[in-house]
Amino acid sequence: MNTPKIWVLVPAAGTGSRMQSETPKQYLSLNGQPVLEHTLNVLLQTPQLAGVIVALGPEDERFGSLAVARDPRVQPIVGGRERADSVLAGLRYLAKRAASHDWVLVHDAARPCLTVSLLHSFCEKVASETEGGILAVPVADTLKWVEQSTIGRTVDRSHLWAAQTPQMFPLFTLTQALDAALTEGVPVTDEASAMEWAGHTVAVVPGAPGNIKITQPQDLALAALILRAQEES
Ligand SMILES: Nc1ccn([C@@H]2O[C@H](COP(=O)(O)OP(=O)(O)OP(=O)(O)O)[C@@H](O)[C@H]2O)c(=O)n1
Ligand SMILES: C[C@](O)(CO)[C@H](O)COP(=O)(O)O
Repeated sequence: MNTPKIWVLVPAAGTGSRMQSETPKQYLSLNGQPVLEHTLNVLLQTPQLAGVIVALGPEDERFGSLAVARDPRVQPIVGGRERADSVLAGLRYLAKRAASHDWVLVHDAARPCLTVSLLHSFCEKVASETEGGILAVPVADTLKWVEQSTIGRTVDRSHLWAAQTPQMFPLFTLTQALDAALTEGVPVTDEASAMEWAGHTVAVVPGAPGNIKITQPQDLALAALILRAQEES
C-alpha cells in the first residue's frame, strides 16, 4: 500500500470578533506578513504533504493577494458558519480527492507560531497512533470556577491540558465522526471533541507554550515577540 499522505486543512473563515478589529485577524500584519501567510508557510513543510485546503469566509477578498495563494499545493474553499462547519466543508472537499488511508491535519489559521520542528515531531508521533492525536499543553495555573466575578471554587487541574492545533486523524474516520457529531448537535470546538464523542482514543502530544492562538488584541504583539524569539534561537 502507498505511504499515507497528509492533507492539511486550515480553518481560516472566522471574523475574529474577539480581536475587535475591522480586518479579520488571519489577515492582520505580523512582523510584516499577514498572519495566514506565516501559518501557511509553516504548514507547507508538512511531511508527506498531499495538499493544503484553506477554508475561507464567503466574502473573503484578501486571500488571493497572499504570495502563498499562488502555491499550486494550496486550494481555497468556502468555509462555514462555525469553525466545525468550515472543517467539515474541507473534509467533504477532500472526500472526493483523498485516498482511503490518508490523514488530515487540521491547524488554525490563527496559530502562526507553530514551528516546523514541532510540526514534524507531531506528525511523526501521531502517524504511529491508529486513531490520531492532538497537540496540548498541561495547565500551569491554578484554575478557578468563576461566576459574577467571584470565585466559586478551585478546580482540580491535575489532569487538565489545553488543546492546541495541529490535530491529526485518519481522514475518513474524522469525517464520519464530525458529520455525526454535528448532525446530533454535539458541541464541537475542536476535532478531538468529535473523535472523543464517537468513542475513539485520541493521543496527546505535548505542544509548546508559544503555539498560541491569536484571539484577543494583545495576542498579536505576543505572537510577534514569539516569532522574533524563534528567529533568534
Ligand atoms: N466559521 C469559522 C470560524 C472560525 N474559523 C477559524 O477557526 C480558527 C479558530 O477560531 P477562532 O479563534 O474562534 O476565530 P474567530 O472565529 O475568527 O474568532 P472569534 O471567535 O473571536 O470571532 C480561526 O483560524 C478561524 O479563522 C473558521 O474557519 N470558520
Ligand atoms: C481548536 C482550538 O484551537 C483548540 O484549542 C480551539 O478550540 C478553537 O477555539 P475557537 O473558539 O474556535 O478559537
